[in-house]
Parts: sequence; structure tokens; C-alpha cells
Amino acid sequence: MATAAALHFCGPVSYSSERVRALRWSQPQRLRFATCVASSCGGFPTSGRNISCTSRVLRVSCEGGNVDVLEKKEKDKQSFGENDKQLTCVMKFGGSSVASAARMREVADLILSFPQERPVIVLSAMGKTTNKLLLAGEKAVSCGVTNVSTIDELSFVKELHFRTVDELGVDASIISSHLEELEQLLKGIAMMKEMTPRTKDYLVSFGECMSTRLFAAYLNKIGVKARQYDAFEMGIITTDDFTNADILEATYPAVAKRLHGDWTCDPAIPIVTGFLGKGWRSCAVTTLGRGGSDLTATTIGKALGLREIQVWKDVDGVLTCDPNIYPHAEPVPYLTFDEAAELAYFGAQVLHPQSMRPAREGDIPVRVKNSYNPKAPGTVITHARDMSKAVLTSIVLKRNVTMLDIVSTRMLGQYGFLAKVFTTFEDLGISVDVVATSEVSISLTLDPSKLWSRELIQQASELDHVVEELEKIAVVNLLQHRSIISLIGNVQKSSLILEKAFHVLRTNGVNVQMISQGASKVNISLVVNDNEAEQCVRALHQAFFEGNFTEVECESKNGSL
Ligand SMILES: Nc1ncnc2c1ncn2[C@@H]1O[C@H](COP(=O)(O)OP(=O)(O)O)[C@@H](O)[C@H]1O
Ligand SMILES: N[C@@H](CC(=O)OP(=O)(O)O)C(=O)O
Repeated sequence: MATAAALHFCGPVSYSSERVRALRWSQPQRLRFATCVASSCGGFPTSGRNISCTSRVLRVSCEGGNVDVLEKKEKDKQSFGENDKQLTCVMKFGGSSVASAARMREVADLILSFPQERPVIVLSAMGKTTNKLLLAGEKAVSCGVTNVSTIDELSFVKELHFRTVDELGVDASIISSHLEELEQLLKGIAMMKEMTPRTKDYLVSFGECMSTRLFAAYLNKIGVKARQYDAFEMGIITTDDFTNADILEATYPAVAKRLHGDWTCDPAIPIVTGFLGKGWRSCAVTTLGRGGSDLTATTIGKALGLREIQVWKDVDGVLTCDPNIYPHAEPVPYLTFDEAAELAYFGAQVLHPQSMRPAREGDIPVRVKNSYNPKAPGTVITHARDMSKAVLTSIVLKRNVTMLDIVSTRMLGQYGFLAKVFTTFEDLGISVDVVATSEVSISLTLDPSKLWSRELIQQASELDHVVEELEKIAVVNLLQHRSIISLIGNVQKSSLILEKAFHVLRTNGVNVQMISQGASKVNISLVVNDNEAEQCVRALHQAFFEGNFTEVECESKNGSL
């Protein structure tokens, strides 16, 4: 006789709809069996009998209302086994998706609506918690130890998390020690009158540590076995670049070992803190840069070799431009990893700039979906897509960029000029975004995110230092308050894109100050003044996405010129 499955039903059971959803997902065999028994017997049987239903035959013995499954078909045993052993995908939910208890319930329902999946869940901090924690830290620096408990942002964070505990009906003890420690930490900052990048990372980590504990407790409460993980205890190992750390290779085997091991020994849905890691030298908590939970999700996807990585947002996928600039932006159905990486790097807030790297390396599709509108198809990001009809995919704006015009003081043909310029940036640890060169001059923009992670005063003196160093070999013109407009799409059709773009910019009276076509073949970048940039994006969007712009139209225009 085949091994008995460990299913025991003690007398008639009634399931609430919430419990049924939970069972359908966490123990599908148990629910199918209960349904089968109930429908075959009109209730729970009191004597042993064979029960059949369309999908399987189960032999059942019953004593005093207990029902055991004694036998199931070989085919079914295999599929149960496979389901139980493998995690299938990552589902990452950002702060906007888990902003309240109501949203956490909806996210739980959403996860349960995919009974075929065994997901790893990655969560960000609730709503705007990260911003509030950073503000609380800044206030603590100057408010004095005795005033820490009156910082508005601390009260906000406490109130939000305790209200969520109440509304979800979970035990307050899962987060109360975190909230106490958070207040202690803020007192420490007040005492020291400074907040180092290391302290900043520790401070913001409370957001993700609490959201994941709340969500895991809620899932367990509704009968879905879940296990909470702090990323810094789970194997996400990073550089020690606090506030902007990079994931190290050692992460992949460590995460795979931990998650696979736990799942195999005692299956429970992993609920992992996004955004956080552990510095390999310092062993302190690090963060992956703002929006870093996307990177956590793709890292776990690659580590486990999962089928798909889903990032759930508050928009219907990656859009044709930032909806805050132009509300008529439309979802983009398909993107390549290259397009998505350029888009993210050049400022589309929807994805973390580094998040595509692990997905590309593991060749795992990334699906961007809307947790407020799950039926919307979203955006699928893969290695390749049909580009034959693609012209422009999306328009991205990066504001507040610093541009440098550097003209060599030496004569034409002087070798080593470019090398000297870039060595200066390397020595100062500043990264460059967009570059256009001639033999004796370079125009380039500086990555604002790298500068923004430093204090304002430090930024100003660093820029002075850059200019000072470069002036040893060149005449330097520093131009601030510029924007980069990136046209992401099929650069094989660059003449077409540029013709249309320059027509739009000329009719709007905008002068382009620099232009660069990246080697990635998916991005053309234009630099304009900050105060003209948004108007340009709107006009470009109308021209490319709302004017039925096609290659044929453009070619026929060319013909008529
Ligand atoms: N091209 C774009 N496509 C989609 N969303 C964009 C784009 N550019 C900017 N956004 C903004 O990104 C937000 C989603 O990213 P994010 O705030 O990181 O979500 P989450 O917190 O859910 O991870 C959207 O609400 C939208 O305002
Ligand atoms: N909570 C962090 C990390 C993150 O990824 O958030 P979100 O998924 O809400 O963008 C932040 O605000 O930066």
C-alpha cells in the first residue's frame, strides 16, 4: 500500500472564504480532498469507503469522523512532491503596495490568487516609512536627547505600525521591541549630534524589518505558513558602501543554501526584507540605494534560478514616461533587459538602476505589475524582443544634472587627454553619465545620485576640486541645473528618432546642449536646461506616442522634403 498522506480531518469542518483561499494555496491537496469528501458524501463520512472525483481516486478510512488519505495515484504523488519542493518565483511588493493593513490584506489575497506558485515574497517598508525615518534621524541630530520622543516622524512610524498590528489582529510583540530600539537609536544620534551613513542604513532598516514581520504574522494567522527573513541574516552580502552598497557574488550561493535548505526541511513561504544587506567587512546593516528592494528581488531570483521575478508597483507597468510629468503615459508591454536597465539608470523611478543585472545574468524574465490593478498585463522584461516595428519605447528625464565642458589647452593630436580627464574622476570617486568628445574637448554629465548621497557642502567642495584638478590640463566650464532627456528605443532607427525629436524641440524653441548615442544601442541622450525639460518630455511624448508616428510617415515626409 502506498504511504498514507498526513491529512487528518476531525469531524465536519467549516471554512471561511479567507481560510479557503489560504488552504487552496498552502495545502491544495487538503482542500481538494475536503471538497471531494464533502461533495461525494454530502458531509464527512462515518464509515470507510472509496471516494472518487474527476482528478484523482482516494481511498479513505474513517473512524469516528476522522478521515485519512491512505492511497493516491502515482501521478498525483509526484506532482505533490514537486510542488512541495520548489520555490517558483519572486514577488516583490513596494512601499505603495503595503502602505496599510488593508493593503497588506489585499496583497495576501493577491498572492493566494496564484495557487500554482510557491513564491519568495520581498517587501519594502510600509508607505513612506523610509522617508519618515530619514527625516526623524535628521531632526534627532539637532533636537537634543530629551526631545527625541516628540519628533513627529517617530510618532508617525509608531502609530502606523501599531495601527497595522491592531487592524491585522496580530501580536504587537513582533514589532514593539523594534520600535523601542528605534527610539533608542534616535536618542543615540541626538547624543552624538551626527548621523553617519552607517547609522543612516541601520536607522532605515527598521522599516523593512517591521513590514516583513507584520506580513508574515498575518499570513500565519490566516493559515498560510510563512517565515520572516532579515536579508542581512540570510546571506545578502554587500560592499561596505553605506547607503549605496553593491551586492557581492558570495550572496548567490549563500541565499540559495539558506532558502532552499529551509524550504526543503520545513516549507514555509519566505518573507524577505528588501533593500537591506550586510557589509562584508563591517558586518553592519547596509542598504542598496533608494528603491533597492527591486534589486533584492532580482538577486534572489538569480540565486534560486527561479522561473520569474515579479515586481508589483502602483502603476500598470513601465510607462512611456513618468506619469507625474505627463499623465497620459501608457504602459509598455515588452522591454529588453538593456532597455529597462538604461531606463532605470537614466532616472525612471519605477526600477532600481542596478536591478536588471542579476535578472539578465540569470536570464530570468521580470514582470512589472500593478498591485492595485492585477488584471492589467503589465510589462514583461526579457533578454530579447521583436524590434522590427519598435521605434521609441519610453522617454526618461533625469533632473538637476551637472554638465562640464572641458577643452584641452594643448594642441591637436595631444595624446592622453581623455585618459587624464577620466583619471581625475576616478581619483575623486565621481561617476560620469553621458559623454560627447572631440579630439580636444569633452562634454560630460556627472551622475547626480553619486553626488546626492553626499552632504551638500561636501558636494560643492567636490565640484570645486574637480574643476581645480581639470584646470591643470584644460579650460573648464561648469554648467549646473541641466536635465538629461533619454530616448529609449531602437537606436537602429536613430535618424528617424532624431529627425522627429529635433523637429519637436525646434518648434518648442529648445536648444539641445549635448547629444550622445550610447553603445547599448537603445538610448539617445539629449541635455537641455532644467526649466525646459518637462515641457520637452510632454511635447516629445505627444509627437511619438500620440501622433500615430510611424516609420512610414517619417519616410514619406523625407520623400517630400
Ligand atoms: N517610466 C515610468 N513608468 C512607470 N512609473 C514611473 C515611471 N517613471 C516614474 N515612475 C514612478 O514610479 C513609481 C513606481 O515606483 P516606486 O515608487 O519605486 O514603486 P514601489 O514603491 O511600489 O516599488 C510610480 O508610481 C511612478 O510615479
Ligand atoms: N524602502 C526603501 C526601499 C524600496 O525599495 O522601496 P520601494 O520599493 O517602495 O521603492 C526605499 O524607500 O527606498
